[in-house]
Amino acid sequence: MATDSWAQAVDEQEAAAESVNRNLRNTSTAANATDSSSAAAKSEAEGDNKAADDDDKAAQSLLNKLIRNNLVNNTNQVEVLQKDPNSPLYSVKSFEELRLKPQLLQGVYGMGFNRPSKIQETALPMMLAEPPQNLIAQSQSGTGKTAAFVLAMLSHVDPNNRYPQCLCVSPTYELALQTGKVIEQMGKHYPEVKLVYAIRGNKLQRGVKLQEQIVIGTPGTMLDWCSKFKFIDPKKIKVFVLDEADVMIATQGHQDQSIRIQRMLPKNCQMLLFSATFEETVWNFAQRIVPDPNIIKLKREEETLDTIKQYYVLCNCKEEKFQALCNIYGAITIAQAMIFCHTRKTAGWLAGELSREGHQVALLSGEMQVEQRAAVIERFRDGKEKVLVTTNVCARGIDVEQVSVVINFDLPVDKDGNPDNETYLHRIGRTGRFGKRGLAINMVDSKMSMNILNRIQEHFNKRIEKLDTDDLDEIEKIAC
Ligand SMILES: Nc1ncnc2c1ncn2[C@@H]1O[C@H](COP(=O)(O)OP(=O)(O)OP(=O)(O)O)[C@@H](O)[C@H]1O
Repeated sequence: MATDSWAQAVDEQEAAAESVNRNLRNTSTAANATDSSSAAAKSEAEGDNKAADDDDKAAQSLLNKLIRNNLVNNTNQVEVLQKDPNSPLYSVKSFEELRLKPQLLQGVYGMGFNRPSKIQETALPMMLAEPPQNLIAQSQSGTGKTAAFVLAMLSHVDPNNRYPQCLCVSPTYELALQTGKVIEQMGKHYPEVKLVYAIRGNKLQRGVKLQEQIVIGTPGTMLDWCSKFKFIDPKKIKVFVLDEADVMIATQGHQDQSIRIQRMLPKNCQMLLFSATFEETVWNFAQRIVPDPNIIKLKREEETLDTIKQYYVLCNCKEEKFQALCNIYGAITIAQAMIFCHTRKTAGWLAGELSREGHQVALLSGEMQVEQRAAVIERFRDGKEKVLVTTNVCARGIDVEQVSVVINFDLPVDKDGNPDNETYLHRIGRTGRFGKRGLAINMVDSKMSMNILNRIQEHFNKRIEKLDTDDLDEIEKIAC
């Protein structure tokens, strides 16, 4: 089914690859300061003055209450949005009507899902049809793509067969772990189906034949497990999922590995490609490598979510940007925030400054060991730090419900200095997950960055409002 056309398309694409390869892996980030910045904030909080401790607890309790209220409001909002035909969360069907196995229905409801989102409602019947059909699907960030392909994999496996039947490839270690958790939660009432992680550090004994039906991992390890170590018999794979598919096929290293895996799969293996963004050339390439695909594609103006309000702030230098950030923090309650910087140097500097202001800050860097990166995200997810300063390493896929604000301390640009629209969309999509309201604030510090912002506005045909951060009343008004 897929093998030859993929190989041919790869050859044809070589010339175009340069332009497609948009520095999506240019996460040359990192910092040395993670622990020191968290520690500084912590030591302040752990002061020996009991009165201060009590104040902290009171403040924390108030914050928790505010966060809870926000969540309650959000539940109502999701219900409203699921009845609005213009919302990406809209659905006419129930999960029952999607003909899921009872064990999976239990899993879905156990996760607190009441109704499918639009992408789930549309994609699942295509993915579960017989004979299996290929699919290339685009849907906005935070609209439940993961649950959609996880349900497809769990529906397709035969639990009586103790060997891998579904492979799911994610671009990063952290995302593979996150998706694995969704598989575990969704499959909680289907214990016969087992999952294994093909990620760095998970060392298996040579000669082992895997018994787990689903393998989730990163492309390099997955390839090794299929070809070098032969833990997986690729000929028995029924479903091959590429999450963040555009980055998987636009980034040379990932592309090579994904193609080599794909070439080993049987011709009738179902291919499922998902992402929130598909740049035009990548989209064309995807269509050439996936035979007879069903296609779910967004119009450009549908790509941004109305639930994420977008603003920009005018500044002259990084110190002014930092001051604007402090003003924002002084005016509104921010459950958790993610702040994106262009370089790890700026990220390290900013984390230090924020930490000196008393914020609990985590710093995530592309240079850190993957296990360390996953641990930082886990701490942030658990609310141990309220601010995550990072570079593009964290722009995609990471799902942390409490992120109410995303700050682009530096706007995303590609290696030629042009706006990186895809990364912009993924970054701001870290907030406003599944119907939540979110704020995205862009710091503009030069004519050049104003030009970048304008081009981003034009690209998405979406107005980004100006915000005066010296005016506290104005900031308060934009609070979610
Ligand atoms: N039907 C549903 N009802 C309620 N919540 C849902 C539903 N489907 C998914 N969610 C929740 O919505 C959040 C976002 O889902 P998910 O991470 O799958 O989005 P995504 O489309 O893959 O996003 P991204 O493009 O950023 O990777 C998750 O916390 C998930 O648990």
